[in-house]
Amino acid sequence: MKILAAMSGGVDSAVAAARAVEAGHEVVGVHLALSRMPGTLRTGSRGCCTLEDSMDARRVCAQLGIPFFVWDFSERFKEDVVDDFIAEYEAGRTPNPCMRCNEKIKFAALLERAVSLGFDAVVTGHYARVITNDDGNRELHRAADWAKDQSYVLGVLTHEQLKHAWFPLATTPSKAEVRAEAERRGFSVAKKPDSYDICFIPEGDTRAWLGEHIQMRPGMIKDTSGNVVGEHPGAQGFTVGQRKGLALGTPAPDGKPRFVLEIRPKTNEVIVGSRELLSIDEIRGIRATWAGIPVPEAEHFLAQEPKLGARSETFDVTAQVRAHADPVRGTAHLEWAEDTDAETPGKLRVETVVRLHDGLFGVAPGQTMVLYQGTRVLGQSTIARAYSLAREDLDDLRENAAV
Ligand SMILES: Nc1ncnc2c1ncn2[C@@H]1O[C@H](COP(=O)(O)OP(=O)(O)OP(=O)(O)O)[C@@H](O)[C@H]1O
Repeated sequence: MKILAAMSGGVDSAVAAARAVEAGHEVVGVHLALSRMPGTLRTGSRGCCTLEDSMDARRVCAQLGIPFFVWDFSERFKEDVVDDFIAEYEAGRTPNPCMRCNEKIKFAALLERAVSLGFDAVVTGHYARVITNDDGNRELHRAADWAKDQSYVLGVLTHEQLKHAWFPLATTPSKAEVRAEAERRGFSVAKKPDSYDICFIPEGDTRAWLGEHIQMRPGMIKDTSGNVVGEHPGAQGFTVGQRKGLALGTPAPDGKPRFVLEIRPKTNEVIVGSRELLSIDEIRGIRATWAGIPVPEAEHFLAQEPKLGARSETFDVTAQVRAHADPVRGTAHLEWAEDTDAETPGKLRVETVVRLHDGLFGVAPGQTMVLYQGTRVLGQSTIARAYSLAREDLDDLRENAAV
């Protein structure tokens, strides 16, 4: 096969590319230049956008004896990942830029170009398994090493994309083995540290970075009864569930610590309350994508005419709401609901509704909910709302808090 190896300059993609070469494929290495200012990013450190990374990738390809190219995707990365990240925070949500990058850059822009150039598959150093089931369909599964498993950030991949994705590290028992293999192969990147969470944020200080990119305005911090309990330098710098950095002068009347419950960009307010008020047991996701063939319950439902309130049969899932969060068990269904983001009233959208068996704390709108059955990824959706059915009056309290 003709394989394009996506080379970050890190140890994982180096070993993944080496395995593709060893398996006898015709491999070409490509490093994506994602930053418009590569020289300014984490020099001497580790991201996926530095000049140093591109040099490391080049060296590995030279050692493997394969061609190497740098493709400049910085414009698309800025538009599809960085600008979206800023817009989501501006709207008071908490996005996952790595998923967005997988969706728009690595398995869209890169994959499309690779396929149009005649490549059969793109190889990356992600830890996740793609298997072909008995019906000949592709399925995405968790990696053998659950500690390194990256199936969550790949939850955005569609069946078509999975047909062209190859993750050679899928079955490697541990990252330590990958490093040992890199050492044996003589790769200079064998001991290179793992990448940071968000490659375009130097030093990893998201709040400071947002402060430079969003016009922050000071505003009020309120409790759920609408009382002003403090001031903030800009609502968009906060995340639901956050406790640190609130700088509330006086303690709460009940003496309990207060957490961010909600961010209201329109009124520039941050609503705070006790930890119990962060507990949720139902999540509604929008803009779902399905990794492969969806469950029969979803497939049957999606084939029917849209009707407000119509629901699919339920199906058992485990839901994961953050890259490093534990998956939690629940029951899911799809539902036609009013699209509250639409400009024209009455527009409908499909929502993925998950009722959790044990509940969760501090789930923010904008986060991605990936649904699994066992080790298999079913698909993902963006969290629009997360709430407690057992505490239905909370929404009313929050509404009143703005008055
Ligand atoms: N700038 C880039 N150019 C090409 N491919 C990339 C780039 N950044 C990431 N990738 C691909 O996506 C995979 C996962 O990226 P991630 O940022 O999660 O790095 P990682 O798990 O630390 O892997 P690595 O050790 O290869 O950097 C990489 O293994 C690589 O195949």
